[in-house]
Amino acid sequence: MAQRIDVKDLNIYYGDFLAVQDVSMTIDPKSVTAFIGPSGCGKSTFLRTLNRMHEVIPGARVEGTVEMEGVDLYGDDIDPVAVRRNVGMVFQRPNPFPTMSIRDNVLAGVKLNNHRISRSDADELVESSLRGANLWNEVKDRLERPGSSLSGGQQQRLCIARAIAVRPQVLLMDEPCSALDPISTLAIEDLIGELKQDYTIVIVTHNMQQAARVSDRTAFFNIAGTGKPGRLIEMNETSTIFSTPAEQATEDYVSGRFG
Ligand SMILES: Nc1ncnc2c1ncn2[C@@H]1O[C@H](COP(=O)(O)OP(=O)(O)OP(=O)(O)O)[C@@H](O)[C@H]1O
Repeated sequence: MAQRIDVKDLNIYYGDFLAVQDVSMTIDPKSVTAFIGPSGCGKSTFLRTLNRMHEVIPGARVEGTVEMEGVDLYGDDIDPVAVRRNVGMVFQRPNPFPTMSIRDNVLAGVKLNNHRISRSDADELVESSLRGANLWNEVKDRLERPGSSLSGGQQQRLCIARAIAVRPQVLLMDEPCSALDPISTLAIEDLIGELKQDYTIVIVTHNMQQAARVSDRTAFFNIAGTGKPGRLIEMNETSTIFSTPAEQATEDYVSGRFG
């Protein structure tokens, strides 16, 4: 199910503003890739180009290519909605539909895609998605309760269940633990470790320990100053980035000497 992503010479704009310049990288299938770097260097912006969410902002556009298994996501004949189905996203703040039941939250993406499914298929999908998100045991007896009845960490796992219910190939996570307590954070980190057996996962995190714990490869982005574009400084095995990075700026950032 997982897919390899090849980004080539990507420039990312908001109107005339070049927010991220000249990124090329390869993201391996069935692995976890972490994006780290100081605020404003374009991690989230770059992440959103991987499922064409960037362009929903008026004036936002890209130059260059993002290939998934060799197919350019920005090709003329590519439907952005299909791309977003294939490349799921989990956001910083858990955002289940609050009044919708837990069950319907899991099925929300599937229903949005106009897939008609039988009651028994839906039951199976709800169970497998909630199991996949390590939430089933906690909610199996209250599937009709609203999404808002869950704790923050449970809500985030519900959002992950909703994302995987549409059977994407890639999961993008934009600081998925930043609104969670340490125990819920560990639960999500464990889950990420399990999900990578099936999915290609890309995670933006401000938490260096988290990047070190969950990712196989790490990409460090940096920015030369306000108004300047963010750039990819280096990308390598996570252990290398945290022990013997090639660039001084990376060393300064990961050792906390930044700025
Ligand atoms: N909707 C937008 N319109 C215009 N500029 C934007 C928009 N979103 C982000 N930017 C700009 O793009 C640049 C990169 O922002 P982005 O949020 O991607 O950085 P980031 O590395 O994810 O930051 P943080 O770690 O603080 O979340 C910044 O200069 C930001 O001000």
